[in-house]
Amino acid sequence: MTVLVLAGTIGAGKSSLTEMLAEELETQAFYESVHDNKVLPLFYENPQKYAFLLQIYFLNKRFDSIKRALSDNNNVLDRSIYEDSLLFHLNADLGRADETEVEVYDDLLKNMLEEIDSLSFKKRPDLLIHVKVSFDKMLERIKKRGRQFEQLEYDPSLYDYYKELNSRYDTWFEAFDICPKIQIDGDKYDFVENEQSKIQVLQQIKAKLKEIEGENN
Ligand SMILES: Nc1ncnc2c1ncn2[C@@H]1O[C@H](COP(=O)(O)OP(=O)(O)O)[C@@H](O)[C@H]1O
Ligand SMILES: Nc1nc2c(ncn2[C@H]2C[C@H](O)[C@@H](COP(=O)(O)O)O2)c(=O)[nH]1
Repeated sequence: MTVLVLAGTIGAGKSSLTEMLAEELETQAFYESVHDNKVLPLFYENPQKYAFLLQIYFLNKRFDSIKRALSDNNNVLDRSIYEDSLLFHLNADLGRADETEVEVYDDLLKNMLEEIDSLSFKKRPDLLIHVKVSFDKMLERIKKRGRQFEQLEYDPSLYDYYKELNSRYDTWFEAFDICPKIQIDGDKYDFVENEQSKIQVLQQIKAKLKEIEGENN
C-alpha cells in the first residue's frame, strides 16, 4: 500500500501532478472539493464571515477522502490534511477567525489526526510531495486556470493574501516531519505542457520512493 500526498500553494500544480502520478503509478486519485464546494465562492466574497465555515468544510471533506483512501490499496491525494492548519492560521492572523474559533478548530484537527492514526495500520503517508512555486509563478498559474473568484481582478486584496500564503509554505515545509518529503521545483519543470519535464519530475518522485523503500527494508 502506497499513499502519496501533494502539498503546495494555490495553483502550484498539485491537481495536475496528482493526475499524472495516479496514471503513472496506476493508483486512484483523490481530489480536493472545489467544483462542488458551496462555501468556497462565499469565502472569496466575504472571507471575514466564511473563513471558519470553509475550514470546517474542507476538514470534513479531507477526512472523508482519507477514510476512503485508506480503505483502498494505493492512492494519491491532491492536498494534505497537514496544510489545513497553515491555511486556517493565515486567515486567523488576518482577523478572519476569533480566538474561540481558533481553539475549536485546533482541537478538532488534533482529534481528527488522532482518529486517522487509529483508522488503519498505515498511520502516515509514504511521501509528501511539495510543489514549490515562486510568487510570480503562483499568480501566473492562478490566472491560467481562470477560476473567477480567485482572480486579482475580482478582489485586488488577494495579492497580499497569496503573497503571504506562498511565503509561509517555505517555513512550513522546512518544519514538516510527519513523513518523508520531497520538493519539486514547479517553476523549473513545466510538467503540464512539456513531456520531458513531466518525465523528469516523475523520475525524481520514483527515485525518492525507491530510496524510502530501501531505508525501510
Ligand atoms: N508545472 C506546470 N507547468 C505549467 N503549467 C502548470 C504547471 N502546474 C500547473 N500548471 C497549470 O496551472 C494551473 C493550476 O494548476 P493546478 O494543478 O490546478 O494547481 P493546484 O491544484 O495546485 O491548485 C492549471 O491551469 C495547470 O494546467
Ligand atoms: N481558506 C482555505 N482555503 C482553502 C483551503 N484548501 C483549499 N482552499 C482554497 C484555495 C483555492 O481557492 C481552492 C482550491 O485549492 P487549490 O490549492 O487546489 O487550488 O480552495 C483551506 O484549507 N482553507
